[in-house]
Amino acid sequence: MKEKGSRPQGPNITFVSTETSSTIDSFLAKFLTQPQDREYADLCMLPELTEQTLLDNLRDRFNSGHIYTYIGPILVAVNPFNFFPIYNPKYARLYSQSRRLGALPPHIFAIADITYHNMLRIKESQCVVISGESGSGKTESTNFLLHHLTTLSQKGSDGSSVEQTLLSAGPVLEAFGNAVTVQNNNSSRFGKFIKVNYRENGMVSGANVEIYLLEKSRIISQAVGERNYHVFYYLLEGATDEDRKKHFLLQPNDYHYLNQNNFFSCEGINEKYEYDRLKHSMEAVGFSKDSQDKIFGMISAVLLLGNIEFIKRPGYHSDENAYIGNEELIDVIAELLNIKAQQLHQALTMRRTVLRNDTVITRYNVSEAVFNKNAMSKCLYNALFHWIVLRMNQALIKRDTAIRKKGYYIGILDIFGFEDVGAEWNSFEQLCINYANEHLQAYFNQHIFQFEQEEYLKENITWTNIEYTDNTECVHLFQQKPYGLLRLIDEESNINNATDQSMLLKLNTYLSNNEYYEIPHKKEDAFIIAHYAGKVKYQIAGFREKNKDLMRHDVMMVLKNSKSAFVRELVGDDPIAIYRWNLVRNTFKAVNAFKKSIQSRRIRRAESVDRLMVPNEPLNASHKRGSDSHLSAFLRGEISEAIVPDFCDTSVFKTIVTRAKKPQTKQKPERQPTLRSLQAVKEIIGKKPLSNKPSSVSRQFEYSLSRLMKTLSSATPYFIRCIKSNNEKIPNFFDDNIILRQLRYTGMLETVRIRRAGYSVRIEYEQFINQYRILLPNGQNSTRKDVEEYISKHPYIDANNVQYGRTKIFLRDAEKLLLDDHLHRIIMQHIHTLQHWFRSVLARRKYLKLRAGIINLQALSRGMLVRNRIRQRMDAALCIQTYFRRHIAQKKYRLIMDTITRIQAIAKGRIVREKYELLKAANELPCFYQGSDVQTVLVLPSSGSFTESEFTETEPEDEDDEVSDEETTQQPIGAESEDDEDEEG
Ligand SMILES: Nc1ncnc2c1ncn2[C@@H]1O[C@H](COP(=O)(O)OP(=O)(O)OP(=O)(O)O)[C@@H](O)[C@H]1O
Repeated sequence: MKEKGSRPQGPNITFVSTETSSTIDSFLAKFLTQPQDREYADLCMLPELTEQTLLDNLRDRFNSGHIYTYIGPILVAVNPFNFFPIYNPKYARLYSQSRRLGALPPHIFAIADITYHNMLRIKESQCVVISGESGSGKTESTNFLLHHLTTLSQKGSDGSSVEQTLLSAGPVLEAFGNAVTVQNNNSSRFGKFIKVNYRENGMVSGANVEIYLLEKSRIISQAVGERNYHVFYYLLEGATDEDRKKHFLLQPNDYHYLNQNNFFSCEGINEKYEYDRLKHSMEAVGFSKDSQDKIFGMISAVLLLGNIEFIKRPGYHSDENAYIGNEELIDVIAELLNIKAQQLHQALTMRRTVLRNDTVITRYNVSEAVFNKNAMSKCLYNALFHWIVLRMNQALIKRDTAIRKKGYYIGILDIFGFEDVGAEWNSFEQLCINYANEHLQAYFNQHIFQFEQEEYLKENITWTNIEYTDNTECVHLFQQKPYGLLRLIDEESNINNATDQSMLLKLNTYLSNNEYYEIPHKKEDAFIIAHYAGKVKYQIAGFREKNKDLMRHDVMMVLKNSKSAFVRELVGDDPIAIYRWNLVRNTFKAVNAFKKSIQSRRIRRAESVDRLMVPNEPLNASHKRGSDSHLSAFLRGEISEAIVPDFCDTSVFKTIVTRAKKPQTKQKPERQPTLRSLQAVKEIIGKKPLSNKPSSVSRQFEYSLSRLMKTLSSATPYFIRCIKSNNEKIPNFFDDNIILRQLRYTGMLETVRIRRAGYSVRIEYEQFINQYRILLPNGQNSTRKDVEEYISKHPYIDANNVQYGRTKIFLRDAEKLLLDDHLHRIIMQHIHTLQHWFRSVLARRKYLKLRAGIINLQALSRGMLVRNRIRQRMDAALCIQTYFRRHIAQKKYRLIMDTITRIQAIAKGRIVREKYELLKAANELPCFYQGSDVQTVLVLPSSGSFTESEFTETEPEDEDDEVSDEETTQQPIGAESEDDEDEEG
């Protein structure tokens, strides 16, 4: 059995242990290799179709762990009461990659996939109708669908807040609207339709949840073996000491509403864990800590209301007067609800009746007081639940949904299963639940049988009719006018002095001739309806009150006077009324402001004229009455039609005026945005519009059901039929009788028969040509004849499985698969060709780029090499030039030096000789010179004489000049130093 505390969390789950992961892998391997020749995955493939073969096939599959089976596009889910590891991300990935139903073994993810991709492909809204009896697995299926749908739309992103909010909304709804029942430990006691809105690109754009008929009687009493709503137990077990004090909490067995069966804890439910989970989910959905406190305070107040005891005390007129036995509770409840204790006390014990101008106050007797108290508890809890859903919808609605941008939705309907809780116990709630199921069965029949067979007839198709149990007459029994079951119940509920017995009498009178209505043989206050799922006996007791479902006016007024805005909001006027009232008030303000501005302009003009005239009456007499006079006149109901703008519907004004006169309808301006968004929420979820008469439960229910049916009929439907494997919730136990009963009343055999015999695929010729134009020889220009010719010549299509109607071609699934396969192959070929071409273009582009790059590189490197070589040569040339120039310079230098030396020698010789001659002449020669010849001392040049040119410096030639310039700039450092050395040398 499922452990509540360890419930799998859909695709986000991660498996850590290797042992677990190997179990998953081996399960996956087994799952993917299901036998083809037995345990048929699609019941339409059964070689022999009987009730027994159907059952055997389901049993064989169930025993192999395959809980899902197809009947064409319908999914049959047999609840195993044991979670198989088939919902982990591996499966989610696997199914999200497969686009065709039937390509992989049956699975709920495949339904999510097909709806999602169909929506995107054919651009139509889709809906999934999940049906089955209580405990058959509808809620779990809804959760799996939602998880997979959010996974699909989150692909490539980390998920929008709407998706997260939507997933968190589930635990909140379950805590407040689910309870332990005999059939199911987590039974939804309300119906819900979840609409996930998508943009055209497949991203979630918003969502909304519509709820149907919360079972209110459960709040005050439960059948044996059943509990009250989960939230009571979660709160009492999970609250901290501080919270306990704040909300005046007791133990579960201290509350009358919880202790009637002494059933407080249920195996597999960990209340503390669930309380924490609930708080987290509430936070994720947008309930602040403060809001949560208010909600839990209200829960405590409801529980304490149940503990109020009434005692009989003799009174003046009768001895049945009710007094409160434990008055201290009144103070506590009053504190929790922020109301005056005395007023609450009076409202619970006294009835105030207004007779003409007199108000008569009488005391209730004990049973009346108890009834009144219980009605208050039920209404408070119901209002709280609706308020929570409304707030959740506010969080789920995105701006673009509110302004209705183009997009589609996938709706999931999880409505309470057919119920028969026993001939003694079936009451008004069961009647409503079973009526809803009748409607759904009729919807299923319509889509699977009626529309199908009607179409064959219309299209002139050869067809033998298949019989099925048509329940439309039973639906008519409920809703026909003027004497349908619901009308009669409503009529009798509105008659003041009517009773349940008079209601039964009326029903018997008007309906006894109807074949679906029966009067019990034994005389008792009950009636029998022959539903599609079997006959159900309903006890009439309590029908009137349950249908009227009214909190007494006195109690309502006390709550409306609460100092807490939250309590006032719960029981207060319809937000739409408040919104309308504000709208009208603003319109009047605008009109009057406009008038005022016109008048003030007139005054200004008049004033300018008045400068010349004497006024004979006070100018502002009429003007002074201004905006307020019109508004207050309107509030008194004396509004003049002349000032009402054309676009206002005056018929609703009366209601609004009445409401405006009530003290609590005064709205603060800052509440406008909330009200506006509430209005948007209400518009989207489609609550019944305001009317003067208080609407009965059956009326509201009928209205929301017909709205639901309208929504469903505007979308492409998919069906999930949930089957309960046994009544005792035993894991993996296939109870033949229980399953056979469900197969019978849901018309499963007929469903398989029609799916097998019928042509599940029907396509208009034009659409066929458009869709398969690639296969047809004449392509888009093909005619019906071309289509017929193509089909008849197709090597694999069996002509017996195809029929040509007036406007459509009818095919069996297999033929459609063949065509699709063929189409797929051809498209794939084209895709491959395109891919080849594209890849070659890409490769060539890459090659050309690479080539250009290489050429560039080559050019660069070649250039570099050449430049290097030139640079080397230049260097070498320079070197040679340098050496050469040095050589020349050296040569020149040496010549000059030699010449200078010689000149110096000559000059020195001459000087010496002159000196000698002089000395000689003066006879002052030193003795060693005397007698010697000076000529022998002097060394003379070989020629013995110098030419003049040898004494003048030769001018350097131009060429030598240039070289010497270059030398200074280009000569290598070594060469310079050599020169220097030479010079030095
Ligand atoms: N696919 C599943 N695999 C394993 N167990 C399942 C599955 N579906 C349902 N169950 C088990 O069956 C129980 C009842 O399922 P669920 O609450 O979805 O029934 P339901 O049809 O919604 O009943 P109700 O109409 O009373 O709300 C679950 O608590 C769970 O233990």
